Amino acid sequence: MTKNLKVLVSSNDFADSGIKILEEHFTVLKSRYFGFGEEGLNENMQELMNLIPGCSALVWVSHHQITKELLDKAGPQLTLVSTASAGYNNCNVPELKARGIKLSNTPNVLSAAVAEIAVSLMIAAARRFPENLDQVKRGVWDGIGFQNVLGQDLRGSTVGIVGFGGIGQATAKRLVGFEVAKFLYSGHREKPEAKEFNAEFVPQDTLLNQSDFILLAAPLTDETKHMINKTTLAQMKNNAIIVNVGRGDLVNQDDLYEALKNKQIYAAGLDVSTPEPLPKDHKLLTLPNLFLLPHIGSATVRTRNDMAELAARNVVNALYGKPLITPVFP
Ligand SMILES: O=C(O)C(=O)CO
Repeated sequence: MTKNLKVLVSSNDFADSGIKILEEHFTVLKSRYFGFGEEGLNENMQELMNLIPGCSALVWVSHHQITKELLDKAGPQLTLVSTASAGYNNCNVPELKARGIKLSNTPNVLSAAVAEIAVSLMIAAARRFPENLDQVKRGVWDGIGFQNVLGQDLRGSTVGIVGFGGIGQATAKRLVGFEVAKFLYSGHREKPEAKEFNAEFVPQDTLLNQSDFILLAAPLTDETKHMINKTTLAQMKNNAIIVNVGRGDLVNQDDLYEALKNKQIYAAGLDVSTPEPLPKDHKLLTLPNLFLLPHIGSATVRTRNDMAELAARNVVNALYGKPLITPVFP
């Protein structure tokens, strides 16, 4: 019915499977892909400003902020922002709400892929991958020594999960096979799913001072911003390993740098940072006990296809007046 309705996809590196669903119903406009450097994002925003007038839905495939100016340019027919991500901290929720624009995201379909990265980061940080890789590059294999470059075990450890939602639970499920001794979790409320893992609901302070591994899988909100800071780092054990698969701003990076440098905590494994990309001369990258990945949590072929299809189906539903499949707010 609706080829006359226009849908804007914020970057043309969106998966074809999602585009195909959209093109069956609507006229699809795509911004070119300009990369994720600051310059690229500015160019992307310029192009989006030109393309968005008259569009009924915006598929957000980008990590930058949806601005008030972009929404102003769109016009009053903009019904939905469908973000192809679980996190929606960059979607300008107050402006969308004020304008009565719906928001959907893509939770659940990415939990397994992000959990795999969470486990990878735990192992990479605990088994000192940066130092060991450096040895390989230098041709100096001290790790062969019986007592050299020893790491820490997941086996027998206490894992504290901040944010026991889909990603937190998918990670716990995978960690069971690593013979973790105990799971703790914190958050707003107890979760019935925790029973499966004998996971104990505890205040955040308890989680921080008892855990060997601390997994951050919480959304970024005003409440969680910089929840890892000088004060909370001081509550952690000296052998604590922080893993962040949420958003860079959950962590105060200056405070993390100090804690890692002074060996107040053992190591960190991060899939996210502030900013992204982290400049290659950033002080965090000088630390041997920090392992950073370039925000690849959900970056598998299958998961990105699933995310694209779900994001597209949310658009179809919204523009046909049906309930959103995964609404943030309807
Ligand atoms: O879905 C999200 O929020 C992500 O960060 C994907 O990697």
